[in-house]
Amino acid sequence: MTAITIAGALKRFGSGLAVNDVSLDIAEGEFVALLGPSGCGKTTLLRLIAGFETLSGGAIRFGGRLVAGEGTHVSPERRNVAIVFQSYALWPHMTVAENVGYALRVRGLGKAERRIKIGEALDAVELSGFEARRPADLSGGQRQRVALARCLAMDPDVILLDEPLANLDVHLRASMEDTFRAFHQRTGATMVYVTHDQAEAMAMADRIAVMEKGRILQVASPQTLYDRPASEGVARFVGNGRVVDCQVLGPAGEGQSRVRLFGDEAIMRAGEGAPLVGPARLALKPESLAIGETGFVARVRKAVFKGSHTLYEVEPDAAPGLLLPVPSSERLAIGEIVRVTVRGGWLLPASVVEAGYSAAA
Ligand SMILES: Nc1ncnc2c1ncn2[C@@H]1O[C@H](COP(=O)(O)OP(=O)(O)OP(=O)(O)O)[C@@H](O)[C@H]1O
Repeated sequence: MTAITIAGALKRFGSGLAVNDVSLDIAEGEFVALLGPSGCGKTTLLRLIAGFETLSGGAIRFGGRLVAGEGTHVSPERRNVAIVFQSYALWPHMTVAENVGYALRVRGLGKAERRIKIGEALDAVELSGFEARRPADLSGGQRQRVALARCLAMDPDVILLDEPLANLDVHLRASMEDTFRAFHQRTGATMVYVTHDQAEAMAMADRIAVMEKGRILQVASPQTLYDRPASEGVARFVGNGRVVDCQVLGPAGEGQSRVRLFGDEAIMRAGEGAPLVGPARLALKPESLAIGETGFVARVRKAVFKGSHTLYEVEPDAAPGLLLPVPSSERLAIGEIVRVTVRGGWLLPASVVEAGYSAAA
């Protein structure tokens, strides 16, 4: 277990910057997810932490020990990191026990000691009794759990996971999320988890670093990212959010403002730095909107049945062309005129537009 400190990390490929001035402090035993769209630089950042790539600038420390930057590059084998890939990378000709114990054998551990460590690791991922099976006789989820056990058996300081659930179906993903959470609680390992799936990141991570174009936009707990995004990019990326124009009319008590939105007035949550009066940007989640008796006037343009509810897209009369998602259990017709109540919209800070933002939760 070790803390990881990334200070001003840069990675250049030719003329492009895959990682652009990233600073991130990961505490000992913390589970941090790197979340962002394809090509935002999350895998490159993970590879820099592992030591598979060399830094073009900045520094990376493991618990105060410099491992990269300032003329130093400690090789991956000497960083004591374990990596779990989406492709499992198990040896097909070896049994589960041999796969888990392979690195221990290479390290020179005796048979008895190996057996104990293999047993403990398989127990941690609930695969006791599977020692003699071969990878071909396991499901995708079980194979991924063998890969986890293999990295656990090595007693790594840091566990890096690169989209480990990408190859699994939806049901397996959910149960593997439980496995990862339990694994983290049990081992207390420092874990860095790369994903483009926000539900996955939300379900597991202590904190999420949202990345875009090589930069970190915001680092915060899942709850904070969802409820109080620091920028438009995060507000849009997390939780199917929309960002719209509004007018702030004035304060309405602690942390709240009265706002004019689509010709109607409503109370919104306002964070530090949100405009106290005048034009502002408002972040809305589908859950912030409801069909009601009061609110702005809109027309139903689209309906998608979701089982427990229908997700409608409505077009405010005051903002032609804009479509907003509104969940409702009512049956509404396309073209119907409705009123939409807004609850819990979030006024974005005025100073932070898309410049990139980094802060602890
Ligand atoms: N070895 C390389 N040589 C040149 N360019 C690279 C290399 N590796 C990554 N890049 C570029 O760096 C940028 C970031 O890539 P990276 O793989 O880190 O993104 P990502 O967020 O992990 O995306 P994905 O989810 O698709 O894997 C991309 O523009 C990519 O094309």
